[in-house]
Amino acid sequence: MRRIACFRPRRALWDDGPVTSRPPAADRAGAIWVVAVGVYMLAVFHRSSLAVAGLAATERFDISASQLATFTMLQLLVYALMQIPVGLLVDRFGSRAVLASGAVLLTGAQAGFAFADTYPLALLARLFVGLGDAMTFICVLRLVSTWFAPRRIPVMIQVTGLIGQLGAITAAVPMTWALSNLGWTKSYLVAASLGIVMTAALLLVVHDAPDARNLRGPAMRPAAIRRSLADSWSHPGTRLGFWMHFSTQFSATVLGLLWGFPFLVKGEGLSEHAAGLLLTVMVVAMMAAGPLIGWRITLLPWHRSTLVLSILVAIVAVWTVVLAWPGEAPLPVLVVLVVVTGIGGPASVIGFDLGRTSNPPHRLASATGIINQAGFFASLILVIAIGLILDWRTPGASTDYSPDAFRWAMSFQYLLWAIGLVQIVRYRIKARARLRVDDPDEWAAQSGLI
Ligand SMILES: N[C@@H](Cc1c[nH]cn1)C(=O)NCC(=O)O
Repeated sequence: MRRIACFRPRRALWDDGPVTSRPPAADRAGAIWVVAVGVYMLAVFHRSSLAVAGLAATERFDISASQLATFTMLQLLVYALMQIPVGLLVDRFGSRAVLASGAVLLTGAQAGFAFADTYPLALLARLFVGLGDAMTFICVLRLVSTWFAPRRIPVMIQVTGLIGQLGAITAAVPMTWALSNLGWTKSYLVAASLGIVMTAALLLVVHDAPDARNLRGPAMRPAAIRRSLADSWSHPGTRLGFWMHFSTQFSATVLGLLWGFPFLVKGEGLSEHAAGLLLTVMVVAMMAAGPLIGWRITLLPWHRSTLVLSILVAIVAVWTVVLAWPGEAPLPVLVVLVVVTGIGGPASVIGFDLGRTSNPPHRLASATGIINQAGFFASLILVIAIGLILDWRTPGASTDYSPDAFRWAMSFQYLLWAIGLVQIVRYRIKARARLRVDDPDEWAAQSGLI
C-alpha cells in the first residue's frame, strides 16, 4: 500500500506526465481497465435489470404502477446522494477498495432481490443495488486517469461509458428470456453470481497505481473534507462540468429506466415491439457517439462547452418537433428523437473531463462525484414530475395515460433544460475568466475558449 505523498498542484490539459512516478505499462493498464469496465458494465446491468421485469414485479409483490416506479426513484436517489461520499472514499481509500466493496454490495443486493417476497424487502434490496452501483463509475474514471496518458483519457472515458451501456442491452434481452424460462429467483441469482466472478477478477488484477496495489490518500477530518469539497465546487470548471452533466443525460436516463416505453406506446401509439426496438436504438446511438465525442474533444479540448451546448440545443429542438407534432409523430421522427436524446449520454461525460482538467489529482474523485450526481438528480426530478403530471392530467385513479397527458408531462423537461442552459453559459464565462487569470499563456494560445 502506498500513500500519496504529494500532488502536482495543476496539470496542463494534455500534459502526458503520469500522476505516479513510473510510466504505466500499456498491457497492464489494458488488463486493469478491462476488469474495471467489466464491473461497471455489471453495475449498469443490475441497475437496468428491473426495467424488463416490471410486469413480473407487479405480480410478485402485488404492487401498483406507482409502487413499481418507487424502485427506480429509490435507486436514483441513493445513487445521486452517494456520489460525494463515494468520491471522498475513493480519494481516501483508492479505487480498488471502493470498487471491490461496490461489487460485493451489488452481488449481495441482487441475491437479496432474488429471494425477496415482500415489497419492503424488495425495496431494501434495490436500495443496496443503488448503493453498490454508486460505487463503480467514479472508481473506474479514477483508474482511467491514473493508468492512461492524459491525451488518451477523453476517448478512454467515452469508451468506458460505451461499454457500460452494453450492460443495459444485456439486461434487456437475456433477463427477459431468463424471467420467462427460469423464473424470478433463479434469474436474479444467476445475475448476482456474475458479481462473484467479477469481484475475484478485480481483486486479482486491479491495482490503484503502477507501484501500489492500494493507494491511500490522507485521512480527512470534517474541516478538511469541507475545504476540499468547497475548493472543487468553487472552481468554475467543476460547476461547468456539473451543469453539463445535469442538462444532457436526464432525458435518455428517464426514457431508458422508466418512462420511455409507456411514452412511446401510449403517447406515440407504437407497438410494444417497436417501442422496445427504439429504446435499444437509443442505447446504440449512445455507444456510437461516445468515441466520436471523445475523439473530438481530444482534438479540440477548448471547445468542450460549445459541443455540449450544440448537442443540448439539438435535443431540445427534436423534442419540440415531437411534442408539437399534431397527433402521433411519424416513426422516422421518433427514430431521430431517440438517436439525438441518446447522444446526450456521452455528451454528459464531457462534464467529467472539465472536472479532471479543473482539479488536482487528489481531488479528482470528489470532483467527479460532485459532477456525477447532477444528471441523476435531474433524472430523479423528471421521473417524479412525469408521474405527478400524468396523474394530474388523467381522470380518476386510472393509469391509462393519454397522448395529451404525456405531452404535458414530457414538457416538464423544458424547465430543466432552461436551468441547465443558463448555468452552462454562466459558468463557461466564469471558467474562461478563471483560465485567463490562472494560465494567461494558455488563454492567449487558445483565444480563451473552453
Ligand atoms: N452519462 C453516463 C454515462 C454514459 C456514457 N454513455 C452514455 N451514458 C453517466 O454519467 N454514467 C455514470 C454511471 O454510473 O453510469
